[in-house]
Amino acid sequence: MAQAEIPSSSKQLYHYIFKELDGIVPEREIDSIVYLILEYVWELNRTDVVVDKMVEEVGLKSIELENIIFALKRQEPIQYILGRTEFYGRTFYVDQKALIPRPETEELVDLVIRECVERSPKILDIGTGTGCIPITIKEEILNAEVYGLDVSEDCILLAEKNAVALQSAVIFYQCNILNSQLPVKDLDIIVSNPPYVRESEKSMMSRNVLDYEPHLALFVKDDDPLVFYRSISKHARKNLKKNGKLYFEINEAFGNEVKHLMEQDGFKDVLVVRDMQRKDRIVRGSKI
Ligand SMILES: C[S@@+](CC[C@H](N)C(=O)[O-])C[C@H]1O[C@@H](n2cnc3c(N)ncnc32)[C@H](O)[C@@H]1O
Repeated sequence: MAQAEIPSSSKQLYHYIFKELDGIVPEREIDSIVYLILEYVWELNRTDVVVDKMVEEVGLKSIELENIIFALKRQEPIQYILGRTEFYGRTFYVDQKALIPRPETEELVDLVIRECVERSPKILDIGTGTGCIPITIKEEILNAEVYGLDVSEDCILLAEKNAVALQSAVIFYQCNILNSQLPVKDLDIIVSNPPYVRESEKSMMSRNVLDYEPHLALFVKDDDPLVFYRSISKHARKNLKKNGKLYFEINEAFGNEVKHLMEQDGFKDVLVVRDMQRKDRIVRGSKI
């Protein structure tokens, strides 16, 4: 990519990058990825492009643009390349040690926020990754006391970095949920998006997920796909207050199984909720 090729009109720059990405990223994502790049490299937004703002010193940033396009060609997710992503209206740091937060998880968080009626609720997120769930809840629910835990030390460091950047007073613990007690008790709400993709589903997944996202965050064994749900449901039964709520994000194939498991563990009003794609995605219930 020769420097002279890069135009300094933002409209032409948009079309230039669009063309470079054609055939590299899925067609429906090109527009949003071009804008993420324009924002990151030249701080240009959609309005700047509409009014065709001129870009100064465009050539100086050409190496940066070249590196981004090169990484996209290797199928690296744009969020890891830029080191950040948006979740529920806030910007979070991301890196390859943690799962990239998904829109389905925004729906999970939104349900927790909408249904929360307690004053000063005490809330724990299990398998926190970037910390996107507890930090968002802390910022959206007045006076909430919020905790997050993860088995991965790298995730805890990243979540703490996000909490500092967003000035959010969430406390994080490193803990293996499958063999430890919960570090906090008497909770009003437990929320979790645990690993839930079966190993056998790998063949249906794209390279940018398989090659770059942490398998620790994604996969469970085919012979025990609900291992995290069983364990977390038991912890929840023990550590939630009466009428406290448990919220799970789930594999769309296991809505009824997770509902049944929670009912057997003594949860009432257990509900399977569909996501915007009309797939079973959330199960929630209250402790009797
Ligand atoms: C699907 S990711 C969810 C990340 C984040 N909460 C989100 O929604 O974007 C699952 C998380 O569970 C963590 N995890 C995996 N095994 C765990 C275990 N045994 N105990 C605690 N956390 C675990 C992973 O490190 C990962 O961050």
